[in-house]
Amino acid sequence: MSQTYEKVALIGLGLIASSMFWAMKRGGLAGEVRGYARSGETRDIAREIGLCDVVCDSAAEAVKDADLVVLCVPVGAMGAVAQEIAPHLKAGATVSDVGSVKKAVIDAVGPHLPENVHFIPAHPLAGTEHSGPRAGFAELFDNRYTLLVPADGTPLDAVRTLRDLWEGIGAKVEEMDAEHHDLVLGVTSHAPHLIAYTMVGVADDLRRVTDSEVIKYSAAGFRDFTRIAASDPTMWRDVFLNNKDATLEILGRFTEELFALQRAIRTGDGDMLHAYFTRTRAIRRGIIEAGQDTDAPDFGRVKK
Ligand SMILES: NC(=O)c1ccc[n+]([C@@H]2O[C@H](COP(=O)([O-])OP(=O)(O)OC[C@H]3O[C@@H](n4cnc5c(N)ncnc54)[C@H](O)[C@@H]3O)[C@@H](O)[C@H]2O)c1
Ligand SMILES: O=C(O)C(=O)C[C@]1(C(=O)O)C=C[C@@H](O)C=C1
Repeated sequence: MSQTYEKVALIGLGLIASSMFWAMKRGGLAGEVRGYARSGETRDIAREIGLCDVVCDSAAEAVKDADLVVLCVPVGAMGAVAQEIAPHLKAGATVSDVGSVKKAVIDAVGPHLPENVHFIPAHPLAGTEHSGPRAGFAELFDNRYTLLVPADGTPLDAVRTLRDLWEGIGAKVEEMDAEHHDLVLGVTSHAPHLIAYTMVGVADDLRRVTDSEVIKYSAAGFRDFTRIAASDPTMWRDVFLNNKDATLEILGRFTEELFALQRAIRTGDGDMLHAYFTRTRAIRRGIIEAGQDTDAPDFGRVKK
């Protein structure tokens, strides 16, 4: 692997930025990485654990001279951060982001950026329920997809270099348009998170009735829900507020299916339940056969 950018700036030093930093260092992919976080406490932790070559006290200082700037803040903060850094960007730089939603981020960030930079949105499909500067680890993106969402007319060499960086970080890279991205991720990530939040909320509501047994005897299925439901509330609030159309569409369909299953249980329609579960089992088996099972070991571990 070789260096892709001379100078990189990471804005927002949480799980994703810190994982990118450790992975860039592992692969020797960037000359110097500067980081900026809004809170002084996060910057102090970053300095303490050696997260970034230079930790800056302003976003302007971090991005000036950077060949690549990556916005690693919650989706709802992207526009304001773009506005803040815009006057300080180097001509010819690439600006990217790692937000879980793409269309709203493009609409929020794009208008602030000068014409002499290239904006190439991105989304690594990897994460954990942990957040903050200590949560990252170099292996997070290994063998996971990162989706790039370049606008028509973005210079191919700028897209190529960003693709090289993500491949060097360990990811498999594909391109997708923003609307399609938001629908696909609505199904595979956003709605499942909402369902997990709901299920854990329901269990919590029942806590008094079940005398905390849901926690004591939590079986694997419920434990997976609690892991997902422990994810960062700010991040997920922003995801739902910024991917409204797709998530509402999917939740509408989900509710219809749920009602159908509810009815089958009530009326004792075992054939319907069996047929349904046979279909869903085949989907899981298809994922495994395609080598896309994403159960990676140690994803929940916290660094240091
Ligand atoms: N966690 C995941 O599983 C995951 C996966 C892929 C993409 N993402 C996306 O990556 C982005 C970052 O997520 P994360 O998990 O690293 O979050 P995180 O909470 O670990 O880190 C976010 C960082 O941004 C900082 N921040 C918040 N508002 C800011 C602002 N206005 N200016 C500067 N810094 C600010 C926070 O202090 C924090 O350090 C989000 O947009 C999220 O949607 C997350
Ligand atoms: O593994 C997890 O903890 C995640 O939820 C990661 C996950 C996902 O849904 O797969 C969450 C949000 C992202 O934007 C990308 C990845």
